Amino acid sequence: MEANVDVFWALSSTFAVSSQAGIKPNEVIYGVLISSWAKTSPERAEGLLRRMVEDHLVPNVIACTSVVSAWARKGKACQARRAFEDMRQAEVQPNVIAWNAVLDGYAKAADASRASRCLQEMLEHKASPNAVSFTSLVDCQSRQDAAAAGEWVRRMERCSVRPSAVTFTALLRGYARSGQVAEAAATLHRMAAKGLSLDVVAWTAMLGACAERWDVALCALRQMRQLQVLPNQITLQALRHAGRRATGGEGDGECSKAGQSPVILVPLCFAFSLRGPATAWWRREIQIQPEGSLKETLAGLAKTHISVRPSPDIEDQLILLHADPAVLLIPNLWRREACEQLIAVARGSGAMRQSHATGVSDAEAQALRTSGSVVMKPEMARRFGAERLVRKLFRDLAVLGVGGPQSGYGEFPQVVRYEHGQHFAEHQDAFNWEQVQQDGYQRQATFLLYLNDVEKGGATRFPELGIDVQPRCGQGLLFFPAFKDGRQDVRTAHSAEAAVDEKWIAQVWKGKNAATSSQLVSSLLSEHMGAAMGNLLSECKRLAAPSPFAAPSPVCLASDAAAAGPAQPGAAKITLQALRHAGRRATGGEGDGECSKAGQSPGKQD
Ligand SMILES: O=C(O)CCC(=O)C(=O)O
Ligand SMILES: [Fe+2]
Repeated sequence: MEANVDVFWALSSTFAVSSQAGIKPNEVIYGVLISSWAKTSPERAEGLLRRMVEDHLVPNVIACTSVVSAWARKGKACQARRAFEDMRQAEVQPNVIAWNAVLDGYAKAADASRASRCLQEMLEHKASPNAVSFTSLVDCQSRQDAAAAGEWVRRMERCSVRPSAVTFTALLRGYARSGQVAEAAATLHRMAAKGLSLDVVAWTAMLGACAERWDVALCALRQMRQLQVLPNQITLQALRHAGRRATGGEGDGECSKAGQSPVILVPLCFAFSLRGPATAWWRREIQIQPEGSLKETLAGLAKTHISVRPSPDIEDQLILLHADPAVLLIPNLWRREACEQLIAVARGSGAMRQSHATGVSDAEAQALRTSGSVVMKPEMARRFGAERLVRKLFRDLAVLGVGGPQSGYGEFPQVVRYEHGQHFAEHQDAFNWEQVQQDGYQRQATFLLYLNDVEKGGATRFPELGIDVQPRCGQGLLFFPAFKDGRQDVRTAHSAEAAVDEKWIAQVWKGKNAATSSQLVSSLLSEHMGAAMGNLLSECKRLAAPSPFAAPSPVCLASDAAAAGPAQPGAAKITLQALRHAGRRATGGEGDGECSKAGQSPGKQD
């Protein structure tokens, strides 16, 4: 710092002396002096710039931009704009930093309409506005009109500029100012979905939106606690404010008179897991996307796709990214160490191969899906000591209640690695109808577990739904690629965007057909004998029971038809035979060869 000051004074003196002696300073000396003056005095910096032009020297973009920024920093938006126009007149092409400086000037002067126009101009001039440009506009706009700021965030995304946590937090503050709780909650969700960390600043902004909603504030606190985010002074202020409104008091005195001081409630919230009405509010207000609630979505899902009955603990944590079709996010499902272990197993297995893709030739697959994967079949899992981790993946499906509490397991899990540039182009996870008829099997649920944090690239994108999920270590994603009757739900088309940073996922498909049950039996027998026997029995009962659907649709799956009984007795018989067969094995009946045959689902393992 001292050295810089010395250089500055040395240069200033040289400048003064050489000017007096009639020696013209060159561009470099002008450049350094302009940039230095710009830090304290825009007037002097601009004076020097003019003098430079008078000396027939051409200022460069850095010198001009530092003058524009100098005015903007002082909140003198008009002067910044004028300096910017002078720059253009001098035929110096402004770069994005210069544009941002003008925009920042308007933002500092709280002139949202000029700031918006400026960004619009940037777009028109193809000046490539970046995250800084959009964020400073969103920040300024959100102080006056949070809805308009929200629109700019969407526009930002459409321009393929990724909003950062700062952008979203600015928007959150806007919703907080206007008391728009639901919008603030939806913004928090989008942040989580994009893998941005929800820090204390974001949560405090959320709490700021709860001035009229003490109940929601309490639930927010609970979520903070779950995510281990510690409140700070400002968080407590926001809470105190919400609490005062809640108790109808104006000041602290009133509040404590009402005996409900939020300051006391805060530690209480952290001490107890809040349930009851507050949680219900949280679910309604926070776990909700604008289109509908989690409960409604799950009820609808059971009718149209598959029954999903998460355990109460997990249900509290589910984030609904999209209601119809349902896309659910489960933050913090796995601990980092477990994710790292699974990566290490896959990496060390030496069994990673070019990933396959369903329904296309190998050559086509190579273009469609360029990642590498390893399918964790039981023997493979055993060989690499990954049985516990693979069981954990299956258990996640059970905890999430995919297919109902007693529905058994899915296909063999895969661990997938995307190296720089690798992708999985847009595709359906469900099979096309022809194949479903041929195999009698359809995928009903896709469960993805992100095994590492990915900063750049690699998002799971649902173009039809406008959703991008940025991988975060330990986060689960669940969606449902086929309708109950076996048709693909084409709205769930998705892609893995080209990776920039290395990306690792684990993935399990849960499907449905007669043979799936035998596959289920096989995995139960080989790996999960004890606890799984109960599942097996109820699976038998389920298959023997009449179909819950009075009129199966014409494209109904074999297993639905089988379950329907007399219509297709053969299919049901095969399934039950498979179960019986497996049961014999379980009780020490038959040999390995037969059993592993039963374990081969016609469902693909790729
Ligand atoms: O890697 C992803 O984000 C998506 C993977 C996927 O779509 C799949 O494996 O079917
Ligand atoms: Fe997929």
